[in-house]
Amino acid sequence: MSRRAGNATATAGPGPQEGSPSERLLFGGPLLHDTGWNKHERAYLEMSLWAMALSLPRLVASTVRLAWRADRRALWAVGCAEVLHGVTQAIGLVAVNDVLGAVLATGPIADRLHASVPALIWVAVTSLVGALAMSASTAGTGRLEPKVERVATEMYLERVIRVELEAIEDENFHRLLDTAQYGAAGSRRMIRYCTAVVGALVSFAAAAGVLTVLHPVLLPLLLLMTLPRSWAALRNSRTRYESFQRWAQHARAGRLLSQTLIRTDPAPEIRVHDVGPFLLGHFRSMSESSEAEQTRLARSAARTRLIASALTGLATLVTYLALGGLLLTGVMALSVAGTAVLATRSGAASLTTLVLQVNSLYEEACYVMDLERLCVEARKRAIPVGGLPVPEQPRLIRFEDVTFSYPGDSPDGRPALSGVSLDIPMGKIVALVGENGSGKTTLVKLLAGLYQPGEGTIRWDGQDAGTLDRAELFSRFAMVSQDFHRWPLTARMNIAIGRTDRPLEEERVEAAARYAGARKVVEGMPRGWDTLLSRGYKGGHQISGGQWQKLGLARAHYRDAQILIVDEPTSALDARAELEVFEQIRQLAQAGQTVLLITHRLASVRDADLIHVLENGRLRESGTFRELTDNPPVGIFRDLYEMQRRQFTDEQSAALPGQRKPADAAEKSLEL
Ligand SMILES: Nc1ncnc2c1ncn2[C@@H]1O[C@H](COP(=O)(O)OP(=O)(O)OP(=O)(O)O)[C@@H](O)[C@H]1O
Repeated sequence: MSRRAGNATATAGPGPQEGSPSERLLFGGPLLHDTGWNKHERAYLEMSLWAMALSLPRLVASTVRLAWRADRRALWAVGCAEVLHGVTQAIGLVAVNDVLGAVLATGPIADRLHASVPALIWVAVTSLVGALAMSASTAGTGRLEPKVERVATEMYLERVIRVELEAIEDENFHRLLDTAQYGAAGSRRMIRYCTAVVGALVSFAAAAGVLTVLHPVLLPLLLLMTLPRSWAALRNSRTRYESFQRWAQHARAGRLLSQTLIRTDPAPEIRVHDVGPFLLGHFRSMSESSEAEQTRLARSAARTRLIASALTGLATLVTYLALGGLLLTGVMALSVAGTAVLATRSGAASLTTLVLQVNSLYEEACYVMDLERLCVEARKRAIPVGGLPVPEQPRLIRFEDVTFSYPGDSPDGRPALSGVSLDIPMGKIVALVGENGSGKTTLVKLLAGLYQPGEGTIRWDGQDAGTLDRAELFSRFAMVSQDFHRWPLTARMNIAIGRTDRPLEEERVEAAARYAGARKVVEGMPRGWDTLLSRGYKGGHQISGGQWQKLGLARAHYRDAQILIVDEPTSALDARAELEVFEQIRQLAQAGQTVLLITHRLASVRDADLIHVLENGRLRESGTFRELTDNPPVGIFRDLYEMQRRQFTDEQSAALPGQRKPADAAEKSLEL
């Protein structure tokens, strides 16, 4: 199959189970979700109408609680206004009945009109009060809705930031995150629907009360009229929600493609490699798959509505025939029949509104359920709060037979770390070296408490790290990882974000920048410290990878933590900057700071107090630079080091006659 964009849409797609060609080519398989996030989700979709009706009050109650938290005054205002509106409708109907009674009575027309005036005044007053109540409700709802959405969004984000890293990386949890984010907007809309439901309920109760008084048979007939529409609306919303669940990841992948095309960081590659038309073609192809699903939903909804309309017509006919029968048999007077027609029309209208609103409420409730489910799941997977205090000035961190596997299957079935036992003495430079994928980053993530060992123990002065207060543990670390975050914020914040639990201190920001050699970088920016480091925003500025790395180092320094983890700190730095960084690391250690250094430049670990060498997730060698290179004479470290050294000396000997030998700086770097 050609992989050009043009063919992305032309290829006839197989069924959704196999995934479209775009899904298979770009994402390795179908993105449609079949089995449900867990059994609860499935159970919810398979709920009977009755069970669903029973669950609705609980969901409404949770939204009302949210509204109460968001703005209780607005909630009161909306509730009272809706009830008042319903009451005015009921009184209005009774007043209309009186007007008809007076007008259709016997006697001169002037007298009859005169007799109807008080009731007419009631009709006018109730209409006016009803209109005022409606506008008060609209104003209150408008105030309440955004606040409810904000409270729900905060609830969502609060839970998310407290879960274990492992949960964030888990595909199933991520899918729940995807769908639950609609719960906040769902809560907002639920407020509107709740309000409408209260209004429709009171209006319906008014009409139903009047109808029951006029004749008891009219009420069941009214209910019969609205039954088909309720069924149709409910069926359609369930189908829509089920489809939403199935297509959530597909939709995210489609958004990913379109977003990639407008982001600044991939923009150069998209242009030079001409990836744009390719991605656009697959975006179109993925969109066409979801459009086909939308068409299927629309067809199914149209069919259901058609059946419902036919049944409603039939029920309406039965109702009016019954009314005619009552009139013909003299059971009901003409004036009463007039009111009955009005009450039936008004009752049917409010019942239809009620059903539609309850249905919309149900649909939104499904999304709010996702949010609730996320909260439950996030609570289960939250980082534990509390624990034993971390030793104030620990002397030794020890890994005892630590094994760790990432969730899911690893391709070769081996853990990322197996049976690792090693020491990290405090106040020293400890280097972790090893080939790509040997487990160095995993080890420091375990050390920092981001993951928990599957087997074995990490001990701080003998104390099991699993029992220690995690928040306190995190506070002991500063980290410059390979993929440290480039915050799309100002230069100042990019450093100060290293320590947000204290007020920002300009002098410390300056000092951290000086330390990491980032002062010159900032001076060269158009607005200095206030320069926004994100292209695409007003005044946004772009800096180079090495300049970012200096800011990252400054951030870690600003954090001022007991243990500094530097994972490939100099990969993007020039030779001079690299030398400076290693010199600073050395100074830090002299000042008593613990530095955990991960690097592939083996000459740079010459000064480390202890070097641990990892291979395939196992600890293979430990010792000082001298011990590892001299004794034993053959080892992994020595081999790797020799390989790098040879490469360097080969480069030297390859220099052209008369040309200077490679930069002094590079030589020094090797000597470090
Ligand atoms: N988040 C993750 N989820 C699943 N597997 C992972 C994850 N991170 C790393 N791995 C796997 O764990 C193993 C060790 O990875 P790790 O990143 O610790 O190696 P490393 O020594 O730091 O490598 P490098 O020198 O390339 O940075 C690798 O096989 C990798 O594929």
